[in-house]
Amino acid sequence: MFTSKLLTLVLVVQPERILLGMKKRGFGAGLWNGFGGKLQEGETIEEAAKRELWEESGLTVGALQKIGNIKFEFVGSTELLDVHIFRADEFKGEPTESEEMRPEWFSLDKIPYDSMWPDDYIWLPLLLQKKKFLAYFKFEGHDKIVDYTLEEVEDI
Ligand SMILES: NNC(=O)c1cnc2ccc(F)cc2c1N
Repeated sequence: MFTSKLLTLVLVVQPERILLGMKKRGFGAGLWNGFGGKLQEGETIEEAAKRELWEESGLTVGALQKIGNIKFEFVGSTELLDVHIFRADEFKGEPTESEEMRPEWFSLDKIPYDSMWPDDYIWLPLLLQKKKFLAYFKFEGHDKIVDYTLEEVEDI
């Protein structure tokens, strides 16, 4: 019997570069991540995504494109993470370090996959091509994918 936790993840992408955040503490610390987190009471998923992006990077966005949904299972846990993934092409503000994250731009041919969650290598190229996808990843610990499914879809 699984419970699921709704989470958001935002990747800010421009024609030549992507903004990632070095997680400074907590879950995923030491890895380059997208920006996101949990929903607060009364928030829509999109409102939560925009709030978490602002809190973690200092950027505000008008529009978000819903680009993917990934369900993560961790061996030994009965809680599925249900991650709603968004792409932002435009933003206002300057990337600013927060308590949680140190944001940095990476050129698209130098994405630091070796210091990211291993699933990124599988789905991030689809996000960069603006392809929509549904996926499931089963992790053992934080660095071993023991099973996954991925399908491109027309609509999320
Ligand atoms: N840019 N990718 C992420 O930020 C990312 C990728 N995969 C994950 C897998 C499990 C998890 F709990 C978090 C992430 C995650 N933040």
